[in-house]
Amino acid sequence: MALEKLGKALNSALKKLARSRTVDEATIKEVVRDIQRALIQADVNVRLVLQLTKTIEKRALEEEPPAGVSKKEHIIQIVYEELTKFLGKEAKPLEIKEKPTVLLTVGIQGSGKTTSVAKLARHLQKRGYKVGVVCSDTWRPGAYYQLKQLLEPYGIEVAGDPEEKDAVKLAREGVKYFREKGVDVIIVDSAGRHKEEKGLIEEMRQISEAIKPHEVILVIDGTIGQQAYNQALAFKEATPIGSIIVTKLDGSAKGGGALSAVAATGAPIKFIGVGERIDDLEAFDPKRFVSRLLGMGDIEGLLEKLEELQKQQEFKEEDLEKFLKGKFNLKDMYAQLEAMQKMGPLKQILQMIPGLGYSLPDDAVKVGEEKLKRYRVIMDSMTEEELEHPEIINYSRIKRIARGSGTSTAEVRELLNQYNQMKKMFKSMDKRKLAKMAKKFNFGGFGI
Ligand SMILES: Nc1nc2c(ncn2[C@@H]2O[C@H](COP(=O)(O)OP(=O)(O)OP(=O)(O)O)[C@@H](O)[C@H]2O)c(=O)[nH]1
Repeated sequence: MALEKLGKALNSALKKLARSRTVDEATIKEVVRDIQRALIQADVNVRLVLQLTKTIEKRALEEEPPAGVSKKEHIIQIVYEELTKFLGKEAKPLEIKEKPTVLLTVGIQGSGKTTSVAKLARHLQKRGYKVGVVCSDTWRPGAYYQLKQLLEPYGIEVAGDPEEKDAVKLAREGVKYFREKGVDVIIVDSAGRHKEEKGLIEEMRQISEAIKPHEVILVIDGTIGQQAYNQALAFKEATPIGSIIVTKLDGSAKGGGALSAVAATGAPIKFIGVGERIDDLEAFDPKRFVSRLLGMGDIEGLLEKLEELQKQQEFKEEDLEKFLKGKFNLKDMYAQLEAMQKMGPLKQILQMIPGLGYSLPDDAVKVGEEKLKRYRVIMDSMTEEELEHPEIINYSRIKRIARGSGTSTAEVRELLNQYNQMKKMFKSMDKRKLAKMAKKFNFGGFGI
């Protein structure tokens, strides 16, 4: 999850508030101090932190909670609202209005630009658009091959020529090529390095002139923290930046600084990069982002992800039913693990369920690709009955399965342990919350 450390710190500040017996001025000041500390540790600019927390404190002290809302709930709401405002308030989605819509991506070397172009192409393809990608990076010929490697498995075509030295020509011809092909969106990747900065900006200007993009997208590295402010401003002055993608927010200790700094320039953040895989791009919505960050759950985000999954037919309704009930056999577990692997860690999904927050054990839900392959091999040596009723697998069956699959009894046991752990985890979940969620998905009839 993006900004996990900041999320945990903010979450624990709010938990402290939730646990306190009375809510007086001292309690509010302590919560505000905890929030300040959390934000400053995430490299958020100190001046911005002070402004934000002053507003939170003032509102928490002066405003009366509306009828039916407790003081504590009201303060949590204030924190949520102010943090949302802090990150841009409203989501500003990327709009594809004209066919073709031409997008130009810019950003300095290593920002994650090329990876983000591939992620964006895939994101749009998943939404039904036919996408073409143009590589006009003449400084790093590897960028062309990188894009091809990332996108060809999805049938997304990349235009370019690693031998060509004229970036403007590459961009112009690439766009012309895809226009003639009749794609919906053309994404042009530009160079991230140059002999000197002036040259880079000049090249950007010339490409922009030649292809007249509908939107210029700036890619900024989230690990640079609050320095992102100056970088975003410098680009904004040079080209009409329409939107920003902030990358590498997974695991970055400074991501909060980068996000808030970019938001402070007034340029809309439309996407965030949350991992190295092609699907690790999220449309940025300050409201959803903050509610997840605070561990308040986000049913909308969950719905969206599951919808996507259902579209890909990797997650069928009855699977979800079993998943929510915690009643599933080995085959179901395998399907879940496989699906989760494609859509991102299960933990990330479960975090979106209100009330579950951060309490999930990592290893109960994390399985690598290699391991999944081993599981497949082991399961191929099981009988239908064993797959459907794993509880019948005793020691002699374990020995037979290990022999049949060319694995060890320890590995077979590991698979069974994983299964039991997952089953236990689902069983221990709050059934009321799951039932509520099930209702939202219109699976109300299966009575968890
Ligand atoms: N963890 C993580 N890594 C990312 C993310 N986005 C990009 N990266 C990694 O960052 C590194 C640089 O990304 P590239 O896309 O190659 O960099 P670039 O900005 O295009 O570089 P130039 O083509 O030289 O301009 C790669 O190792 C990517 O895998 C992200 O959201 N999270």
